[in-house]
Amino acid sequence: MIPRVLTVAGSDSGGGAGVQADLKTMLALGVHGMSVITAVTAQNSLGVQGAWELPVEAVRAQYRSVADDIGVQAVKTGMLASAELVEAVAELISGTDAPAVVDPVGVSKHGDPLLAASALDSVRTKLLPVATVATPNLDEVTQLTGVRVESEDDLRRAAGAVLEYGPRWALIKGGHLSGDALDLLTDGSEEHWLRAPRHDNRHTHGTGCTLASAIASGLAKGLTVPEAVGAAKEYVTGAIAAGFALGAGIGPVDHGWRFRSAE
Ligand SMILES: Nc1ncnc2c1ncn2[C@@H]1O[C@H](COP(=O)(O)OP(=O)(O)O)[C@@H](O)[C@H]1O
Ligand SMILES: Cc1ncc(COP(=O)(O)O)c(N)n1
Repeated sequence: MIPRVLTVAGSDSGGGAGVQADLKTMLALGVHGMSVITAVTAQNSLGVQGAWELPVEAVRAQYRSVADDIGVQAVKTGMLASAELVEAVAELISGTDAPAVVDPVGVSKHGDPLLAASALDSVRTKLLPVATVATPNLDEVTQLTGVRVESEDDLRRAAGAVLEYGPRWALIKGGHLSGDALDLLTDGSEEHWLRAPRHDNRHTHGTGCTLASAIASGLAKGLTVPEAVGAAKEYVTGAIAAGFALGAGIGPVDHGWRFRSAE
């Protein structure tokens, strides 16, 4: 049976990030994508113009509908908006055996908040402990742990600080540093450095969502965490290289780059 992957995230009306990026990634990687929507954003290439959370009850009901009938081989979480939603989602994840990729989304590429400041503590103490892989970017790492990352050595310190909250693996994304796009994956004993050439392309809307969904897709197919992260890094790097202009601001990565290169 086709592997089934569930994203628990916010909707991006512009189609480049959030649930829309997740489902496109899942299609491109050959798994069946499903969604639990936590919030709806009015969003485009220029920023986030509005955001509305769903009631916790609606989030729980979507999750139960999918888990009880269709079944889930891996979960990915993205925008969770509030402490209440973070805690509800952490509880749902702790009740499943499926691996969970937690992207602790804090702000959009334009700096618009996607998580209330009052929810940070719930992310640290409730959500990170149930994660198989946590994938913070550099701003999220600083917000969650206080560690500032300016060099490759700092990536190791940041990963150690994230692991203290209990995820099995930490993937610290160095995408916002200069030089190569270097990420560090570690479980505290193994270290895997993932290096890709930096593409000088401003159309990077959706990179983090795409990477986390690609990891979840790999895990659902039965890959190990290092294998899934390696394959996901290759997919997101190609998607960034092919990112394209849409609207007047930051365009999306190209989730369909592999289909297009095969045309
Ligand atoms: N310009 C770029 N060229 C190549 N890879 C990049 C670039 N920007 C980010 N990445 C990679 O994209 C992935 C997502 O990272 P990042 O953009 O930091 O996440 P987020 O969207 O959460 O801020 C990481 O693997 C990172 O190294
Ligand atoms: C609904 C939603 N979720 C997440 C992001 C983060 O996007 P990115 O992947 O570019 O960090 C976003 N802009 N909107």
